Amino acid sequence: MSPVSHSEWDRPADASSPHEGGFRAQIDISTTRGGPRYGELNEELRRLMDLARYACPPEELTEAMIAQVRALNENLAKVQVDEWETPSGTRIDLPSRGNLTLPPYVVTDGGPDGVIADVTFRPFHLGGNKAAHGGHIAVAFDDLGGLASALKVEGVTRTAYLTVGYRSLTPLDTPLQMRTWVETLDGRKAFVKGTLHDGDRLCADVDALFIALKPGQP
Ligand SMILES: CCCCCCCC/C=C\CCCCCCCC(=O)SCCNC(=O)CCNC(=O)[C@H](O)C(C)(C)COP(=O)(O)OP(=O)(O)OC[C@H]1O[C@@H](n2cnc3c(N)ncnc32)[C@H](O)[C@@H]1OP(=O)(O)O
Repeated sequence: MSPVSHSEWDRPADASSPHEGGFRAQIDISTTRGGPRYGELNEELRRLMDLARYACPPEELTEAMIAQVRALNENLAKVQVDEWETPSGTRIDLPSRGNLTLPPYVVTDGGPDGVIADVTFRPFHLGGNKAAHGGHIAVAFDDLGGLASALKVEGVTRTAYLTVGYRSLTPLDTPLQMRTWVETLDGRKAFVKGTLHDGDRLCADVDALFIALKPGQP
């Protein structure tokens, strides 16, 4: 598999790639939006989620922290932009393209033949008994399956269905290997398969259908 060619995706809006409604014929990518420390901000926010998930604060500390988080939120409220302008989801130099809401992954190989990524479910992705929540595993498959289909069809795709098999427990705080690839491409339909491994052990697999969007499709 050849490494992902970023230049193929980095196209501004023009007549053949209109930025209208919810449709983007090409996805704008960036390595600069949000500045050089945006990734560090994301990482601190993930740490906040990790710590908050397992915290049991006394009342006076809860009060102090509400004020602190309110102050943080007020700063974030001052710098709101729309979904097409935010660095989140477009910063290809950062884990999960800078999208804080996704389980952090790093793509190590990707192209029309498929995607390989190291995924780490964080402590805040807890489902129970030290294992990752199944919904978060599905989110990772959705995004990396979406990436594999996008690289195959060279355009935006949308999930039609996604079926996850949970084969064994998925550990937290452990770099895991996720693979996704288009098994069959039939017109606009990209049938995707994928696996999630902890070393040699299969944790989960996926069977999904992604549909390539038509120009102008919302
Ligand atoms: C380091 C790398 C750098 C590279 C940079 C890359 C940039 C990043 C790129 C990428 C990564 C991003 C990744 C994100 C991924 C996340 C994706 C999501 O979560 S999407 C949100 C959830 N999904 C929805 O909300 C869909 C809701 N549903 C719909 O919108 C429609 O139903 C849709 C689009 C799925 C299909 O609708 P229609 O009108 O376009 O098409 P119709 O004609 O209905 O279906 C087309 C064909 O598909 C079949 N089909 C449709 N749905 C099906 C289903 N559920 N099961 C089976 N077949 C289905 C139909 O039977 C038809 O088949 P016949 O052509 O007739 O053979």
